[in-house]
Amino acid sequence: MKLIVGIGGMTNGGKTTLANGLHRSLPNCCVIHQDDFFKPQDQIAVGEDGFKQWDVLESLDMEAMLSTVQAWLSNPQKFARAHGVSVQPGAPDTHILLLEGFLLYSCKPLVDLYSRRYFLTVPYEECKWRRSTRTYAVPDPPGLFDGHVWPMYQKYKREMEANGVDVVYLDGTKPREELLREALEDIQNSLLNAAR
Ligand SMILES: Nc1ncnc2c1ncn2[C@@H]1O[C@H](COP(=O)(O)OP(=O)(O)O)[C@@H](O)[C@H]1O
Ligand SMILES: NC(=O)c1ccc[n+]([C@@H]2O[C@H](COP(=O)(O)O)[C@@H](O)[C@H]2O)c1
Repeated sequence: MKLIVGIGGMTNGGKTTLANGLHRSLPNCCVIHQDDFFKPQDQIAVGEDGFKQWDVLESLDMEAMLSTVQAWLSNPQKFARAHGVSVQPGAPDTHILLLEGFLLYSCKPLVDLYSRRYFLTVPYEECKWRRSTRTYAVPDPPGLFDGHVWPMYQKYKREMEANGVDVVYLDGTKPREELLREALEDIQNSLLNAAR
């Protein structure tokens, strides 16, 4: 059985933290991080606002991400071994792929592949504060959050909702352990339902 689970939502909502917790807790579980598919800096367009447009789908090499997902789909055992995940003897036929990223549900070829789509959110102030404590491969210039990151988040979320994408919202201000417990229970239920 193969299950693809999306850990999406806003920047600094706690996606990586939750994905890493699930990765440690679930059998035969691999993770693909969307952040690993950002195009090189010199290929990122500069907007009329003067900011590099990091927070748009075109800044990510989604074809490469899709190929990685296809590689898992065609042979999850081989994919797991290649990514240092040992296949558990007790559950050799169950394979879980976690996709983690801020624009998971805006990519059309991917959107129907998920068995579960989580969407982590925190209030604007919390998001801005968490973001101010992070240093990305390319650090945020002053004003990027309000000038580009937040407006793009709102735009893509609006589009996702208008397209009727079915997501499970998670409150990213809850304690990490609670979020992990909640998601684990839900995924285990999905596995049971899929096995019926
Ligand atoms: N449930 C939580 N409660 C409080 N802080 C959290 C929680 N989850 C993550 N964080 C913190 O928020 C920041 C962003 O977390 P991260 O998992 O990297 O978010 P994302 O992958 O969504 O950008 C980190 O400093 C992390 O320690
Ligand atoms: N990883 C990188 O190369 C890079 C560079 C510049 C900005 N970012 C930021 O990464 C964010 C998405 O990642 P998180 O969801 O982990 O915050 C985007 O909001 C984007 O502005 C990433």
